[in-house]
Amino acid sequence: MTIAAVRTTTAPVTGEKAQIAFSNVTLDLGGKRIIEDLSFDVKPSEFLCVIGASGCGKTTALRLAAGLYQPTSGQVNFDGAVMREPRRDVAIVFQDYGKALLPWRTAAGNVSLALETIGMPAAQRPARIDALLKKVGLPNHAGKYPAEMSGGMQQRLQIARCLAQEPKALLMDEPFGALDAMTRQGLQDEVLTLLESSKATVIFVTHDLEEAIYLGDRVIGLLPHPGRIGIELPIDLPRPRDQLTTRENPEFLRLRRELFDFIKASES
Ligand SMILES: Nc1ncnc2c1ncn2[C@@H]1O[C@H](COP(=O)(O)OP(=O)(O)OP(=O)(O)O)[C@@H](O)[C@H]1O
Repeated sequence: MTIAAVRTTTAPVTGEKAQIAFSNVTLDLGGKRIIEDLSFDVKPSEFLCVIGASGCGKTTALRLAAGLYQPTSGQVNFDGAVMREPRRDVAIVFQDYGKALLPWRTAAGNVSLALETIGMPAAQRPARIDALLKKVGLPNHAGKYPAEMSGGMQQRLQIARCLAQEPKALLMDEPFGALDAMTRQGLQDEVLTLLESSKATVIFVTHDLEEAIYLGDRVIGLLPHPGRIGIELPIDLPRPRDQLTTRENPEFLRLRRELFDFIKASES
């Protein structure tokens, strides 16, 4: 895999049609208001990061985007259609890769499952599985079971399985939260590189402010109780991003300070 991140897509042009649109979304769960009047758009191929203090509703917002929850009022649209249930062209990458993968299937078997789901004929699957495992840096691990793989490898496998669906959108919930710093940075770059060819739209939830700035075209921060937008920052850092030079860029440091102050204020 490459070292520098190769994602050249720039922030979307204002007025471009939204792929994912939250319109005045409110959600009550168990008699409690979790999300209130949440409105935002995500443009095709945009990389939107969502940050916020623990419990502010980031995962819940992602579940709404996935069609796993229905709003109490307002609506979530995908390509102009109301999101009433999960769709095959919207894939979810979870933090808990251990639970997302089938332990009794090999790496190839786990990717195959997604290909079976989209109805790819059996004869075409081996070549596609090889290509996907190669893409995520696991070309020699097709026969391994998840338990035989490191955390970073399992997360790569989960990403390969999601890409097998050829999704229009990837919803990622703290996908690298359980990984060590070096593995995490490597995977950040790999995801940016993969998206360069897949052009999928991304909503990426993270606690890590630097990760959000490094990856995103835009960052939104949620305020808690109930979850609502408190800050929205376009990230105009040049692409391709680079783990050293991007993070040293004065604009990166300014954005980090702004998000840090936001989180601190939202927790007090
Ligand atoms: N099914 C549910 N029923 C009732 N309350 C819920 C339910 N799911 C989530 N909540 C509450 O909604 C709030 C937001 O939860 P959510 O998991 O979306 O936050 P988060 O920002 O992702 O948190 P974290 O950063 O800690 O993962 C929390 O107060 C949580 O307890």
